[in-house]
Amino acid sequence: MSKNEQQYLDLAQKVLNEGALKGDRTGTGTHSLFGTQMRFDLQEGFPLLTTKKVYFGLIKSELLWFLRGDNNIRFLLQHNNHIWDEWAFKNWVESDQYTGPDMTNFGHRAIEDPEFAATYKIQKDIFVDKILNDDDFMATFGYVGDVYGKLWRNWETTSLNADEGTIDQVSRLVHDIKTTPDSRRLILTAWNAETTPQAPLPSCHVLSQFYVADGKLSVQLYQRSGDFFLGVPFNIASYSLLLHMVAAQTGYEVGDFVHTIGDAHIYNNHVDQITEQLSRPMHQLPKIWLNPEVKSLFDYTMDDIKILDYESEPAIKAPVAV
Ligand SMILES: Nc1nc(=O)c2c([nH]1)NC[C@@H]1CN(c3ccc(C(=O)N[C@@H](CCC(=O)O)C(=O)O)cc3)CN21
Ligand SMILES: O=c1ccn([C@H]2C[C@H](O)[C@@H](COP(=O)(O)O)O2)c(=O)[nH]1
Repeated sequence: MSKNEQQYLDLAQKVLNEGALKGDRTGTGTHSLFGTQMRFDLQEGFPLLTTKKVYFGLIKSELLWFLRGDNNIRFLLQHNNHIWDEWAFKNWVESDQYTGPDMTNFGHRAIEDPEFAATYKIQKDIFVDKILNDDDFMATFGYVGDVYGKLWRNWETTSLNADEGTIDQVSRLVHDIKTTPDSRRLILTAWNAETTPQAPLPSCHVLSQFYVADGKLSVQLYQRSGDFFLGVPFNIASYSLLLHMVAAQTGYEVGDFVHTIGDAHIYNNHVDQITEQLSRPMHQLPKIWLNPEVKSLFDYTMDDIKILDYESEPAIKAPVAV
């Protein structure tokens, strides 16, 4: 039995039992708890959940996308990763250039109305095709704003570092971990008070802090909002992978991933799915392999990262709240 996975299941049960019934931006409704924490000891195994299948390829390509400093979904689409489509799609259908059928409130309508779902799918496919093949269209509508990748690698500045024009927080972080491992300032922030609130979806994993002790590197994430069934399993695996990669590049063993969530919620239309998940047996956690030949955090490709011995229960489908 995995202590790491048990923490996720216990907290899911607690959100269901004790969570407040709370409305939310998407109009779906949630069970919500405020201020939760899980601690994953990465020496125990890689915390990719086994009580449902979690698609590690999507997690890898999303993290490589962040590390490129990219905030345009074309890279994700090139890797057949569609988890950010809806938020870029909004850029297009809410713009003057969109002349197709009305897409107001497409997230809900696609769940509730099969006829609309078919119309939506056609428009979504057109959108994906144009992002992949039309450079101007991609530059205008493919972005997801001042979030993650952009802020991690290319934080725009006016007065500070005027020569550079941008700040590369990730390179600084790796440098600081190597040169001042005892530092209490090993921070990566993805919230720019000026620009992030205008993004199609303002960053959810807002701030992380790295920490070195006893030859091990740990990280704590503050996530302001956590979709416990769909998003959180991705976030756990993503930060655990980031920690493995940064540890490999700075010469440390991996320690703990501490996951603090502000509003931890289960959407009303995920209750059956998570209840099903809670009834399932666990498998042993998998292991992660990183290509030891890679000499920079920014040089990893999809093939340099592999999950080994991943056995899981089958996937469980659920609609994403837009
Ligand atoms: N409501 C909501 N929840 C999220 O978790 C979330 C957002 N919105 N918006 C931005 C990103 C996108 N993320 C997502 C979006 C979708 C899935 C999802 O549907 N996962 C499915 C597999 C999807 C597939 O195969 O393409 C899963 O079963 O895990 C996961 C994370 C995390 N974020
Ligand atoms: O990495 C992520 C990104 C998003 N989410 C979830 C959390 C919420 O359910 C929505 C965002 O909606 P807000 O109204 O902006 O909080 O997306 C996640 O869990 N993980």
